[in-house]
Amino acid sequence: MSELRIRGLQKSFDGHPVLHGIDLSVERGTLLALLGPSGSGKTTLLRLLCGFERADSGSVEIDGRRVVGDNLHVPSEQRRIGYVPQEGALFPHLSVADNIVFGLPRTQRRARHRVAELLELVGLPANFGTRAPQQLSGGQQQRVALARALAPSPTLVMLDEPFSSLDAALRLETRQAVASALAAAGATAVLVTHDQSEALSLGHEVAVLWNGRLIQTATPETLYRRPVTRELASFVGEAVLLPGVVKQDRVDCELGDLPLCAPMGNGAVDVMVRPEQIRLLRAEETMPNGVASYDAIVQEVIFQGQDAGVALQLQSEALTVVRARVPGYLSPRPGEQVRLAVDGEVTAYPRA
Ligand SMILES: Nc1ncnc2c1ncn2[C@@H]1O[C@H](COP(=O)(O)OP(=O)(O)OP(=O)(O)O)[C@@H](O)[C@H]1O
Repeated sequence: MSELRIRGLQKSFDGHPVLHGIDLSVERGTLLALLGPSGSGKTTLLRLLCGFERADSGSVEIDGRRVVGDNLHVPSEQRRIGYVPQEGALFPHLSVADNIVFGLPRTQRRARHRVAELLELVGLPANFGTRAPQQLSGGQQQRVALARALAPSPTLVMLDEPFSSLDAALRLETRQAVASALAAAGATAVLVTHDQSEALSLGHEVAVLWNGRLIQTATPETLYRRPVTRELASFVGEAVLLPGVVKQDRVDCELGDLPLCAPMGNGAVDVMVRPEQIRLLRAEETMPNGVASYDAIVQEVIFQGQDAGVALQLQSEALTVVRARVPGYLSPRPGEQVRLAVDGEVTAYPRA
């Protein structure tokens, strides 16, 4: 059953449409990542769902109860939504424990065992309850903000770019702690982010907002393998785009005759290959029978430790340059002569 059901949601600011008829359902216990570039309307959608802003038209149901509809705008405090903002926004004059119980009815605020349970859920020691928020790291503060949002057992948890103020190492650790806590609580959650790796790694499903429209809702694997547009392909990862021709479930391009992820009509296309699908072979290596390989010269290598980005010039007539991503320990040197071959299936977009 859907915990969240959005139908035809529209919003304009000063006559300028920001959300164009959003339809979206989130199933119970699912973490949906709402991904989109800056200005695509993510925050506006989140604010409409939380009730901080009024919709122009459309409807929203939370746990089967309509909270937005014709002449209906249920106030935020009656929507049973837990909200985690960008920066924890904990009350500095209250202890961690008092912050966590803040949203509970007065009669339940004394139930300190609930504080210990929630701290454990977000992976923090129970004795943190007596600390002031300033005595915690940014990541720990975000975990407390999640504990506070979960305290009243909300139907839905909304997280608005909750890791954006954290540095890289803390971000990874906090992401995992938050994802585990949400899963352990069985929470239904919407996580707003413009960070594709965050959306792909945390979301059970990812909904992509683009210029105020939801253009794709899919599992992370499907979104990465079969993004619906070329622009989205480049937004959710690196993409190599090459002209090609589709013939019977395969596509012919400068990198060979490749299998398609999904069938499509014959004709001229742009083929999308992910850089990690391009395998490099040293001069002495041979390909298994029947797998085509192509000569190339290494133009540039950007070594990043665990992997490396490699620009390769194909030794074809067009001297096309493609980018591969290889494990760092296999990183070649600029000027090296290599051969390359493509692994796996590819996606293609019809040419207008
Ligand atoms: N209160 C407002 N009044 C006028 N325009 C607004 C208002 N809030 C948002 N907008 C406009 O709506 C569009 C979408 O903004 P929104 O903040 O929802 O995008 P976003 O995807 O969350 O972006 P970011 O990732 O940068 O936060 C932008 O063009 C923004 O300028």
